[in-house]
Amino acid sequence: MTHDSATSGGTPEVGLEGLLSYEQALSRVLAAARELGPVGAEEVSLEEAAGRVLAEDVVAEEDVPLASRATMDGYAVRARDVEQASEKSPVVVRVLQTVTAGSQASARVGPLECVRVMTGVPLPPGADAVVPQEVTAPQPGGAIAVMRPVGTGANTFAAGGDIRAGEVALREGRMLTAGAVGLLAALGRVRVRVRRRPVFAVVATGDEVVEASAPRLGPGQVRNSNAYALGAQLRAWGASVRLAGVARDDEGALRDTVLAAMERADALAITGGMSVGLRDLVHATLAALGVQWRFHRVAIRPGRPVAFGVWDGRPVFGLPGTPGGAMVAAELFMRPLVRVWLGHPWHPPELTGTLATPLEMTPGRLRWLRARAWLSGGRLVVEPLARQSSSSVRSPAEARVLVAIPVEVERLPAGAEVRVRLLADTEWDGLPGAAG
Ligand SMILES: Nc1nc2c(c(=O)[nH]1)N[C@H]1C(S)=C(S)[C@@H](COP(=O)(O)OP(=O)(O)OC[C@H]3O[C@@H](n4cnc5c(N)ncnc54)[C@H](O)[C@@H]3O)O[C@H]1N2
Ligand code: MOO
Repeated sequence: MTHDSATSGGTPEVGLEGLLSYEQALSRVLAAARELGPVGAEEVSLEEAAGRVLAEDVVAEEDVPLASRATMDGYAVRARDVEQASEKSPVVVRVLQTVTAGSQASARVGPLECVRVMTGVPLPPGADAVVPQEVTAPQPGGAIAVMRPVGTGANTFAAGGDIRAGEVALREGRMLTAGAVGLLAALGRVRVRVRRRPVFAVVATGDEVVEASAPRLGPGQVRNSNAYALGAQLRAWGASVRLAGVARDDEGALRDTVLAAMERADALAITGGMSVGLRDLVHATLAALGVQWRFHRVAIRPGRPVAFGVWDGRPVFGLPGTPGGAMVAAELFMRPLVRVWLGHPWHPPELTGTLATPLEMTPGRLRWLRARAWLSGGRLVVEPLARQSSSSVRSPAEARVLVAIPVEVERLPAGAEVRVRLLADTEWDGLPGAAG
């Protein structure tokens, strides 16, 4: 497959000298994120806790379960009484009482006695195992015949067997998944301290950029798609977003828009005007406002003109105007910052996949190709989209994953193993050619 705007020929790219590598740039972002320290905390109710990062260690105040309990419907016995039980010579035990969910036995189980129990009820005193109903047979006079032995503790869940009182059940920095929310509820924690969502002001720039709601476009105009796409990425990573409009390409307008946007924001993401054109004013204008840029321009494709800096302790990202460049630069640099800022460790969500089609492209930058992805026989297969122009709004929409092609690689055969980056909202495509 040949890629538009990524076509080979082996010609070296212009202006690559002195560009920071992806790894160098990422380490500067991570260093700054650590300097920021975790963002403040707030208390939320459990219904709002999913997807948030825990800002406290949650200690269990009681054993879970509180008492040992049956995990099968059957008969609570003393395991040693039924050691010799078999179908040929069953052991007959006397049923003292029946206990259903929500109550507990009043009787103590003695030699050759049992209590009929339902799943979940507390194990009666004296009993140490449960014989499942299926391996028993009723006998006349309120007794049962046990036809198989059970080991001590069989078909029971010991008190504190899940979590002991005093134990840390969930640690600070844990992302609250559905399962973690369930655990908090089981511990009676209906309110919990989580990291506040840092507020990102999202500013678009460009004389040609108009509101997404514009009914029709004039010549040379584009709708502001980047702000919405960036907003969606940021929310998926756990940040909150204020869309702060479109600034004209002049220093005054840019300054006013940014200053207004930052009045109530913790961070800034600004797109467009990052390159070398006559109207690419963002870098210089923000520097004049006091932004301390930590880098500008990285050897990645797309996204080369990306910049990152800090302004009075607040992170600032300058993202390319091209939709593909903005999406990739945000994924590569803004996502890790958001996660670390939230107090969550950053482990790049990357794995190895297999290329479905051969690739040919210009070397010189680390390429992050927007690609389709599906599972075949449990293996991840990726197919870079034909349209790789960073100007395309369609390729970010069709991409399930990003495929990283190393700086020096010019061609790869079908079947080659490649590094694949999962997005926060990655879902798989259907198998090509399969119905549905
Ligand atoms: N001579 C050079 N030209 C360019 C270089 C270079 O190194 N030398 N770099 C190229 C690369 S790589 C990129 S990426 C682009 C990015 O440039 P900018 O960040 O300055 O972006 P703009 O010029 O403002 O816009 C580019 C493109 O994207 C459209 N756009 C802008 N904002 C939005 C928005 N909010 N929503 C949707 N689309 C947007 C804009 O209309 C342009 O078509 O520069 C290359 N040039
Ligand atoms: O770096 Mo730019 O490749 O067009 O996004």
